[in-house]
Amino acid sequence: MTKTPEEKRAWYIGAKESQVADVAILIGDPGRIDRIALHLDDVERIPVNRGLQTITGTRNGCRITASAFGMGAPIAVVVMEELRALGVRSFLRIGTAMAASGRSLGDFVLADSALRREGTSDSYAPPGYPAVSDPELNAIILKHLAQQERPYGAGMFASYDGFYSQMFDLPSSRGGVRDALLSDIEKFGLIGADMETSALLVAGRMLGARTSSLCVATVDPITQKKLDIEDMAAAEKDLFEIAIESLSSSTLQETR
Ligand SMILES: O=P(O)(O)O[C@H]1O[C@H](CO)[C@@H](O)[C@H]1O
Ligand SMILES: O=c1cc[nH]c(=O)[nH]1
Repeated sequence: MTKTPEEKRAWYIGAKESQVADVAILIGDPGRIDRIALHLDDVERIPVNRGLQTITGTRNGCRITASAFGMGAPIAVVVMEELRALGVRSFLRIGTAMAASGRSLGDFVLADSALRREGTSDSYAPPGYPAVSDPELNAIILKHLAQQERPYGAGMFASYDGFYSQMFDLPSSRGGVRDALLSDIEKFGLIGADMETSALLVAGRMLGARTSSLCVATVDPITQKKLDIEDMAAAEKDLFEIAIESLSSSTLQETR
């Protein structure tokens, strides 16, 4: 008797092609998966592997996948690669970022581009290759941002590998580790800084997928003041809604 071949599962995220949508939300913190699941209907959960968790649910009949990668560019693009190989065509990273250039804690910051200060994007494209968001995806996100009340801005991000060595000083010693970040903010008018956006924009484009990144401003890079937990919880709910509403847009779903 011949066996029916089993549908292939992605190596690390463990999902099969039939278990993912055309559009995916890429999340850092795995704790956000259970919380975004509350904003979706008919949620299917793929078992957690290496801390990586993927779910697929629906909003108004449109399927949407959400995957958590943890922290940092190398693992973020592993998750993107596997989802892309399973057929995902549009990616939106959502999460938190340092934000400058007139943005306040709790604001939304949308990347239109990003300075490549991480190393992962070098494995996809040479240094002169730009990290830019998909303009059509950003136009959809901007339309939804304009219809809600939270302040927002769009502009250039920068992404760094070293959280404590490049972005966030420990309170005591090691003065000066953030000099490059502070100089980048001043010189290039950065709107946001995180650890993954530039790598995802480059990898996404090289893989033929629409990609963008929308974050909540949670840390002031100059004072290192942080958004408090209650305000973050409210901002996170708004972020989930913008992401889900944007990715269920007919323009993106029509790419099927
Ligand atoms: O809130 P998330 O999406 O995890 O993003 C940010 O938080 C982590 C560091 O604080 C990094 O992953 C950074 O990019
Ligand atoms: O300080 C911060 C806050 C969010 N994301 C980062 O990468 N750094």
